Amino acid sequence: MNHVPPTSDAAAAAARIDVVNLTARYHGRPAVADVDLAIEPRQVTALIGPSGCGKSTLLRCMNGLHLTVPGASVTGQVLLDDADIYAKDSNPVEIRHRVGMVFQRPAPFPTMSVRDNVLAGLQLGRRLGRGAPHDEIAERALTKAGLWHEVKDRLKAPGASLSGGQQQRLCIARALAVEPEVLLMDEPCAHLDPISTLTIEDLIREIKETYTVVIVTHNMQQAARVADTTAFLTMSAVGEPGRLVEVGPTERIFSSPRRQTTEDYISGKIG
Ligand SMILES: Nc1ncnc2c1ncn2[C@@H]1O[C@H](COP(=O)(O)OP(=O)(O)OP(=O)(O)O)[C@@H](O)[C@H]1O
Repeated sequence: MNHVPPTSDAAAAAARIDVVNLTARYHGRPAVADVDLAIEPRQVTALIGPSGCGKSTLLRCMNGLHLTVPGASVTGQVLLDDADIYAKDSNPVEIRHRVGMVFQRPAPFPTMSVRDNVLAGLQLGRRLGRGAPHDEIAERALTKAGLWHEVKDRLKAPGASLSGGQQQRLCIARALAVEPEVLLMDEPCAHLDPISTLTIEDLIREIKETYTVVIVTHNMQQAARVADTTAFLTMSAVGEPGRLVEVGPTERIFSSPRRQTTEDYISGKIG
């Protein structure tokens, strides 16, 4: 068991997300439509479905990142603990602090040190005052990401000197250093070897004790291993928007799906 330094006073509680009648578009064309989905706190929710059904778009809608894409728009609501992140008075920077994100390709700043990579999100958000306990914050985030013991003697080494799996855990540490309430993960193991993948999956199971986690994955075994709840999306034809077909406890979705399209997808007949 890792020694986790005590959390700071600012440590946040896991939040819930309610996606309500959400349609996300690129240049007016819906990529994912009419989605209603409840994301429960301290659970892992997996988004699965064939390529192009809008999983990543839906994920990016959950912290407003979708609107940073040129030509993108959204209708409907994403309620973060009951407050709509798309309301006029909502603060996008604050939302992205509360709802962090980890991407497919581990992307630490290559020449920046391991330690400074962890602190980068805080520095960008100007949340790190001069008096802040930088080393303690870095240690706490690296410990939560299961990386502290591997890097504690290499904190000044460049981020690029770590292995791919370590770099992805460094990115998770960077996301956790901001003390988010929700962590969105877009195929976080897509470019990792099987051992690094299992390490990240162990980590996901640990962090869900504190955070709300949403993961996009193409790997159904991975969804079955880590997710409490699984949501299946698909589109009726290429070019049509993705829609939510079925959501439920992961075991039920995989053992007795209620919709034929879900069964066809998980049995490999489509997708
Ligand atoms: N930046 C963009 N500009 C225009 N269209 C986009 C953009 N990103 C995604 N799309 C379109 O939106 C639809 C959904 O894409 P998205 O990447 O969300 O699907 P996905 O299910 O995550 O796919 P994959 O599993 O292949 O990653 C697709 O038709 C895609 O072409």
